[in-house]
Amino acid sequence: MSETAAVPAEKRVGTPALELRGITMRFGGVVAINDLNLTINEGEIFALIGPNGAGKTTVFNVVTGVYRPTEGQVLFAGGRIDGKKRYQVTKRGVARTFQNVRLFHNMSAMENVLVGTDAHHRAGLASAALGLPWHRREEREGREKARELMEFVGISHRMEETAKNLPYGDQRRLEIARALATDPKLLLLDEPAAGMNPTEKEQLQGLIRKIRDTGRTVLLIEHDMSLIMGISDRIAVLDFGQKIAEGLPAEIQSNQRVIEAYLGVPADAS
Ligand SMILES: Nc1ncnc2c1ncn2[C@@H]1O[C@H](COP(=O)(O)OP(=O)(O)OP(=O)(O)O)[C@@H](O)[C@H]1O
Repeated sequence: MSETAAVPAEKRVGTPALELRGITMRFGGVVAINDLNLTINEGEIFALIGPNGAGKTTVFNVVTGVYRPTEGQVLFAGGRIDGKKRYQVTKRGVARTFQNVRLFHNMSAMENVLVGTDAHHRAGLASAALGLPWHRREEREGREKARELMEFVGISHRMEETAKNLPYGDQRRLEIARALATDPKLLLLDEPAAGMNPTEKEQLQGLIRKIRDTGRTVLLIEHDMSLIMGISDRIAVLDFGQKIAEGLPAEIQSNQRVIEAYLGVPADAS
């Protein structure tokens, strides 16, 4: 977003899509997230980075209803979603992928995406069993949508293949297609580039931009710095559950605290 890139982060205005207010998440004695405040604006590609164990995945788990935060609020599209059940968060318009690919391995690629489209269908099991007209229509529409999504992520040639037989990069794309099938306003991607080769990473960057260009907001966790720096509108850095920096990619790259905590170069190294 070249227009916004020229404006300092703190001066930029936008409509918040997701807000974390004073989020703390404790597991017994472990403080995984400590009083975290974060605002992600509509249409942003926002990256959450930080060393292993910094609390990034826990943020995703709090946002998607896996965990109820110990303290704080999560606001999405103006309403609170903290403490809501996972399916309720999905219905509100939040979808995610996982650090380790989680597909139905013995189902076809198409069937995996259909599971996602099912999240919004009104026809229940009974109408499915009876073959009622709206069920048949929804099934047809679901398959059409799944086909479009697989084309969108670039795996339309794999539709009928069993998920476990897909090359790894395509499995990750399939996961993204399945998440998009719920028609999310906000998509959370947990280390989408993990295990990808350089060509796949480049294609992934294009795909993430394309997803944003369809009007969605993207929040991603990633360790691949060139991908992060190349694609993010803004970045927040976590360390031991606390936000230690937030800003534009260039600001993050030159932030001494981030360099010390994460990028691995001592602050006084010349
Ligand atoms: N369910 C849980 N029970 C106990 N401790 C947990 C749980 N989930 C996360 N933690 C702890 O919370 C801290 C943050 O973990 P988290 O997985 O969120 O970090 P992360 O930044 O995603 O790390 P990575 O980059 O390695 O995936 C760690 O100390 C982890 O051990």
